[in-house]
Amino acid sequence: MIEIDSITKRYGDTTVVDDVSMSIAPRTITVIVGTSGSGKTTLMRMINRLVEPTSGKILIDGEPNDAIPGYELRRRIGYAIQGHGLFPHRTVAENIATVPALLGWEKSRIDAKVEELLTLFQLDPAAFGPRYPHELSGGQQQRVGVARALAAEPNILLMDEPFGALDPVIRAKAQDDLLAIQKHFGTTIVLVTHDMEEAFHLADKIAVMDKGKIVQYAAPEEMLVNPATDFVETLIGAGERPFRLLSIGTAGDAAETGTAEGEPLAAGTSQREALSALLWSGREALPVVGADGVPLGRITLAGLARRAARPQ
Ligand SMILES: Nc1ncnc2c1ncn2[C@@H]1O[C@H](COP(=O)(O)OP(=O)(O)OP(=O)(O)O)[C@@H](O)[C@H]1O
Repeated sequence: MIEIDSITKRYGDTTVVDDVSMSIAPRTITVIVGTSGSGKTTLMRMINRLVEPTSGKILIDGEPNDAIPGYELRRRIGYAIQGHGLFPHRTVAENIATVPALLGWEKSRIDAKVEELLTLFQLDPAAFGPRYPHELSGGQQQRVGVARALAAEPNILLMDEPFGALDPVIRAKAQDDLLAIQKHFGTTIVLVTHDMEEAFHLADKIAVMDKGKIVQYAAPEEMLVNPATDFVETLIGAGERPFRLLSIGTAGDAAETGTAEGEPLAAGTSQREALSALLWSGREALPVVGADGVPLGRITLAGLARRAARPQ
């Protein structure tokens, strides 16, 4: 649980975060969006005290974060940024081992953790562990950056535009990896992005910032149906609303009983992607399969049209 209580940050006469209060539930993904310079990064960095607030306080599981020693904050809160910030002269394994090594973990425990994370991120430990960051693609570096942030088993992960530099295909894969990992570890994630599609796909709750204030903090569906201000409505994009609604749910959630012909869709595919696949295939329905290839039913154009309509 992260409780942000009347937090303010001023630089000289400029207030960049203005009396923000919000409570972030454990094991959820909160996405912070807003205009450039609205204070998103500053707000997030006050959680792990990379930025000291001017006033207000932040509690981590009930404990004020300024009462938690620095090494303990690093263990409990992972941090991943755009461009991954990998150390260029350290191997992938050494990069991932950074915080566990600082914390004085036994070598065998560190090695086991590095191997577990590389495997989880679908990077063969024997092949990738000894490589240097420049020997990896951008998408692979990004995965190592997130693996490094998770190495000390933090229960909170802060992510600042972690997928910003990735092409759309790798980005979609990285987002799905993140959802899987969040489920696996039960991590509480706070993520800053400029990409509204990403926000709707990942978020349990979205916080919209404007000029240092949170103008709305709500579940994605709630924000679509009841945007708090014109600014929020513009940010969501009125013409995108049905598609945003479909971005929230998965094909598995929308699967109906029955069978269909055609290329099966994985259950984790977003309903928006499923709509796209249906339209492109020219079919009324496509099969949906679970992770193990087991048939779960079918997804239909009519079913998705119902789901894309304004909730009553
Ligand atoms: N160390 C600093 N000294 C002075 N001003 C700063 C400092 N750090 C940030 N600011 C200012 O605070 C404001 C908020 O910055 P912040 O990086 O939090 O915004 P943001 O919403 O994350 O922006 P972006 O989306 O462009 O990354 C900006 O106007 C920025 O110039």
